[in-house]
Amino acid sequence: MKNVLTIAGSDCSGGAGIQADIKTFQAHGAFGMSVITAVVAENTCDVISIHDIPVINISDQIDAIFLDISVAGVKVGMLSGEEIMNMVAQKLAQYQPKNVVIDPVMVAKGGCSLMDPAALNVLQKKMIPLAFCLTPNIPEAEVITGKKIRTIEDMKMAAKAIYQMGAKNVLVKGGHFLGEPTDILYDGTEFHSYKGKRIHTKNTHGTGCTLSSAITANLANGKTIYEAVRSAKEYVAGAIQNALEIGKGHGPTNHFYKYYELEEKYKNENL
Ligand SMILES: Nc1ncnc2c1ncn2[C@@H]1O[C@H](COP(=O)(O)OP(=O)(O)O)[C@@H](O)[C@H]1O
Ligand SMILES: Cc1ncc(COP(=O)(O)O)c(N)n1
Repeated sequence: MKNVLTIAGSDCSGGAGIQADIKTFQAHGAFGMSVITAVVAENTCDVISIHDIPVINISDQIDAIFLDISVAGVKVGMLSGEEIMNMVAQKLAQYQPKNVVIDPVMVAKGGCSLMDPAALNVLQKKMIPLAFCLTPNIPEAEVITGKKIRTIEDMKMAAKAIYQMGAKNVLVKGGHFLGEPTDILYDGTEFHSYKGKRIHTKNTHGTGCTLSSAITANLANGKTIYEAVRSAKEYVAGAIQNALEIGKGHGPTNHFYKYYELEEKYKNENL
């Protein structure tokens, strides 16, 4: 079993953040660990308040893990400001873990900001170069590149521009477009397109967190980036399909018990 870590915010309502990440790791047969960067009081409708964990404690949490346990993959989610981002970047540069997947979380589904816009420069200069894979959605890719994205061609240009900032692979997610959700991966050489069928539901709280942690677990389990993204996209589609009607707003993705066994079974049936 591989040990995987999420460095992210806590979502008390259980749909996104650390909670979604740990459930996803578990479903992929990985041992999940967490470094909590912020405690977010949120639910399916709204963000009520954000309490940042003191930087020194985040730094201690990271040291506690890396000084003791081998880490096969790291997912990075919500980092609310410049100071936290600088420290996490410095720690990742120090420990150099493999399979760093960064989800540049900026805004919650209800519209509340989860990242101080003043941290954009640190994200671009210090975090992005550490990413084996960066997974922005369309609004995040627009902020990072400073360019509007209206078409698949624009998504490709954004992926290329972010690749040039230093991420080894860039997956621009297409969930925010109308129509079928197509995600575009750029690996520095080629574009790979991952097409999905749109599931018509408002219950999409945690889709980005779930996708990035599934990619991390898949990479840690030895899949290539192409296979990791393909499998993660299928996992998220299933988790949206199974979403529970919890709360009055965007309900949470729902996770699979022992997904790795299900995936193995489907693979064998298709042989
Ligand atoms: N309604 C949907 N039906 C199927 N797949 C979706 C849907 N919404 C999002 N996805 C997929 O979920 C993942 C996360 O998408 P996206 O909504 O773009 O990111 P975020 O959650 O970060 O805003 C992507 O793989 C996207 O294609
Ligand atoms: C603590 C925390 N982290 C991230 C998100 C974004 O979630 P989504 O996956 O829906 O974009 C969130 N709402 N809360």
